[in-house]
Amino acid sequence: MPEFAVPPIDPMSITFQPPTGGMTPSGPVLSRRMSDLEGLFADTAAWRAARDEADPVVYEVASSPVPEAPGELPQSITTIHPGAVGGEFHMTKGHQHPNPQGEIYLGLSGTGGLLLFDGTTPKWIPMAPGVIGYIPPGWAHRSVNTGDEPYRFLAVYPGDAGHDYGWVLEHGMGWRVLRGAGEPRFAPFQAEPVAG
Ligand SMILES: O=P(O)(O)OC[C@H]1O[C@H](O)[C@H](O)[C@@H](O)[C@@H]1O
Repeated sequence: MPEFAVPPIDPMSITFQPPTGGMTPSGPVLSRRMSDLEGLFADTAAWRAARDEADPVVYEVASSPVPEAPGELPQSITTIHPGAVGGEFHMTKGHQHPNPQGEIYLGLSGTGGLLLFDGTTPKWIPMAPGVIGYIPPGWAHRSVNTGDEPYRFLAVYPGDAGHDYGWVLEHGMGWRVLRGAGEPRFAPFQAEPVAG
């Protein structure tokens, strides 16, 4: 399993591999299956059925060797596979940066969106190849695949921003992003998942 480089690191060129969404040279590669996403989809029964039937990989995160360390700017490429659970599109867990710092996303392929929530107001940035999404400090963020093919984006973030997943479980993300007629549909986030 490739690992992060240890600072100080030399200037480097990193090549994006379009067929796989990987990077060369590579850092850690993370795979999140349906079973890793407990408590995130509103329809608990649909989530459980998807987990028990095939437990598919919902998304993968390929990191470059640039480490999550103060002063560094790590990068990752996330690929979210298409699909929905109870009508709610496949998505990342979502997190808040415990050390409030910004982040930049660049759409590489497919169609999706960036759902942001500051605890009061949800915002949606539609993402497509070539679109840069900016996440300001203090905004929790989740990515959603709203299309029929893999949605892939590059993320660049401060190495000491951190990942707080508990914040999203506690506060929600303001909206849920559901399959609509052509366009995604937004529903209010329920603090308590639908029992199933
Ligand atoms: O960490 P998640 O909410 O599961 O999102 C998946 C990934 O999305 C982006 O690539 C972020 O920069 C990563 O830090 C994050 O790990």
